[in-house]
Amino acid sequence: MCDDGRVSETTNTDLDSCSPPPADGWVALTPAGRAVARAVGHDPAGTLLASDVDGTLSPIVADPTRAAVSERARRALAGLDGRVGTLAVITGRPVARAREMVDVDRRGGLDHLVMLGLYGVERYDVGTGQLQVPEPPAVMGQARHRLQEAVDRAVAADPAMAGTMVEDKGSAVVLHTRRAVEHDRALALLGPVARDLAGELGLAVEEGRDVVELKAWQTTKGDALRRLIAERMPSVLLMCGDDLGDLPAMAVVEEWIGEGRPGARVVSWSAEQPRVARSADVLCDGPEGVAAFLDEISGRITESSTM
Ligand SMILES: O=P(O)(O)OC[C@H]1O[C@H](O[C@H]2O[C@H](CO)[C@@H](O)[C@H](O)[C@H]2O)[C@H](O)[C@@H](O)[C@@H]1O
Repeated sequence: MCDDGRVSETTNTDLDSCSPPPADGWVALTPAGRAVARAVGHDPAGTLLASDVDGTLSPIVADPTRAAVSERARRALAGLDGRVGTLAVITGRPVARAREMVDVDRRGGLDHLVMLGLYGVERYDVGTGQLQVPEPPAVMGQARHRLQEAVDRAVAADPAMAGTMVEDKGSAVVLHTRRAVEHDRALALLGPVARDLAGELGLAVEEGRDVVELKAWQTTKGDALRRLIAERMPSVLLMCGDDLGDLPAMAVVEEWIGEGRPGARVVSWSAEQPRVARSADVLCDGPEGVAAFLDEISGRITESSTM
């Protein structure tokens, strides 16, 4: 594991020489990461804990329609619900899909969860049932149609592209290459096509694990997290994530820690995104490791309340 002496207060620049986190576990890499569980224990009501969904609470699978938050991660989230001041998910998924993935409607236990979808464009408060979902702009129909045409053409010309798909999220459309026969080649060929289309139609681009997303709005997870901070005024701040789309929110936490406040960037480790792991205060072994870390936080709250 990383030597404490080799990490700075907020940035672990030497991660490449470190081992991945322990199987199904987690490791604190920075002073901020090492101090955060105790800080939550001291002030659970002042804690804002936000998490991404895909790759962080939900294991990565080839078909995005089949992804779901793991049983263990859901239990760990529920263990924090109503015990930390703010529990939130901030996801690239639309809230309608995130509600299914986290299973908030059929099962109880997440009654205080705030769900920010499409990188903060959509919002659903489980407690109040309040839902904010803006209408997709008309241009998204054109984006979906043009991207699908490009995928169909590529598949017809090259069987190695077969399996590439377009995910329709209303205010965003996504080029998905994970299921392609040769997914790296599919991303290399169709990624630039998707980016050019975004430029032509005035859409924002979000890059991710085997995906290129075209979004109607520029809003990032950093914007979403800043808004939630302004609303809830926390004293302790944690963001869990695994992908490039989580980096703007991680930057908000880095700034927070840089101002001397308690917090942590909790990264769900994946060899697919080493750049994200480099910003970790706490590095977890995928969604199982994140769940283990959330359990640790819960345990600290219990410990503090019985002292
Ligand atoms: O913000 P997130 O909750 O992490 O959502 C980001 C993207 O997640 C989904 O794609 C990712 O998960 C898929 C299912 O495991 C996987 O097949 C894909 O390769 C991953 O990138 C989702 O499909 C995208 O729309 C989201 O943007």
